[in-house]
This record gives sequence, structure tokens and C-alpha cells, in this order.
Amino acid sequence: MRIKICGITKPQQGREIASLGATALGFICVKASPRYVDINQIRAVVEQVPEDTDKIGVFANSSIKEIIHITTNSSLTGIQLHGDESPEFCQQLRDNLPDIEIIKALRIKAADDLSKVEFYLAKANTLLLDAYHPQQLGGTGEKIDWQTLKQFNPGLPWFLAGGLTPDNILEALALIRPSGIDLSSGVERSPGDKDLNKVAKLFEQLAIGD
Ligand SMILES: O=C(O)c1ccccc1NCC(=O)[C@H](O)[C@H](O)COP(=O)(O)O
Repeated sequence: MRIKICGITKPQQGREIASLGATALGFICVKASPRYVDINQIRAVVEQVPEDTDKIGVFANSSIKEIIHITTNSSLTGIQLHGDESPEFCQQLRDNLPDIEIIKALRIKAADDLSKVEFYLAKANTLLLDAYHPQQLGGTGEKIDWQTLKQFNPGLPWFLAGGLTPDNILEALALIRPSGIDLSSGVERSPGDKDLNKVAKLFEQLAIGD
């Protein structure tokens, strides 16, 4: 299973989180976020982490030009689209960056929202389901109602996100079988400052659940 820790801002934390077992690190390229990092900050982390760790830039309603600029100048391996990007926008990015993983994030307020998934199946490489929050796009600690995802099997790899913590991860995975999990605030001391003890506890829990 893929394990993505999102909202990395510090090189040493990125390196240690990768060595604890994260398969992907996420970098928030959304200026309004307290976890925002610029190209230079992303590069400083990327230099410290193994080549086989996925490096995902998280964008929300950015232009294609800006996404391409940041992606190519900071050696990102994937792009997560966390805003209102259309399926056509995903396709356009894929055409421009064919070797980069395109992850479309969808914020799920109610079971009905899962119907949006079908429009992205042929346009993204991977999906990410996050919880809905009325004011913030991500990193909120809000959970999706996991019961609505019990039968979810979109035919594309997908990450479960939203309010996951070392204390609830096994409960979530007992109900749902995603291809990957994504955590941010559940393994933090404060926004952008990861708590390595919580990250270590996450991996201990995952080992128990294996
Ligand atoms: O984390 C942010 O600050 C953020 C801001 C704007 C758009 C997306 C953002 N995060 C996206 C993520 O992938 C988070 O990991 C995801 O929302 C889960 O967060 P959490 O509920 O805190 O685990």
C-alpha cells in the first residue's frame, strides 16, 4: 500500500519520514495554506529523500503554466489537483507532462459526490478522496463518512485521505481497502511541522494491521 505524508516543509523531516517508510511526500503549492512551500523549499527537501520516494506537488486551481513551471523546476514526480479542476484540465496536464502522475483529489461531503469520480477515470492516473470542509481545501483533519466508501472500487488506484491518524488508521483499513493512504494534520505538531513520533506510531500500527 502507498503511504503519502503530506504538507512537508522541512528537509530533515522529509528525510526521516521517507526512512520510516513513507512511499510519497506531498508539498503544498497553495499559497493560502500554512503548509505552503515554494520551489526552493521543495528542492531542499527533494535533495534529501531517496529517488524512489514519490514527490507530489499539491495544487488548487493553479494555471497549467504555473504547475508545469513548479513541477519541472523542483523534480516533482506527481501532481495532486485539489481544487475544482475539470477532467479536461487533467487531460491537458497529462498531455503536457506525460511522465508525471496526475492525482485528482475529490472532496466528499456525501455519498452522492462519488458520482463525480467517473468523469476523471480516463483523465487521471490516480484518485484521492478527501473530506469536505466549508472553508478549507485540505489538511483539515475532517473525516469522510467511511461507511460510504465500503464498496468503493473505482477501477483506478486511489488514496484515502481526511482525518486519518495513527489512532484510527486500522479502524479505517478494516472497513475500506484503498491503494494508498494520505495523512497530514494527524501526524503534525502544528501545520507544516510533522511529529516524527506520530509518524513512527503510524508505521507501527500499519505493521500490526498487516
Ligand atoms: O494541507 C493543506 O494545507 C492543503 C491546502 C490546500 C489544499 C490541499 C491541502 N492538503 C491536501 C492533502 O493532501 C492533505 O493531506 C489532505 O487534505 C488530508 O489532510 P488531513 O485531514 O489533515 O490528514
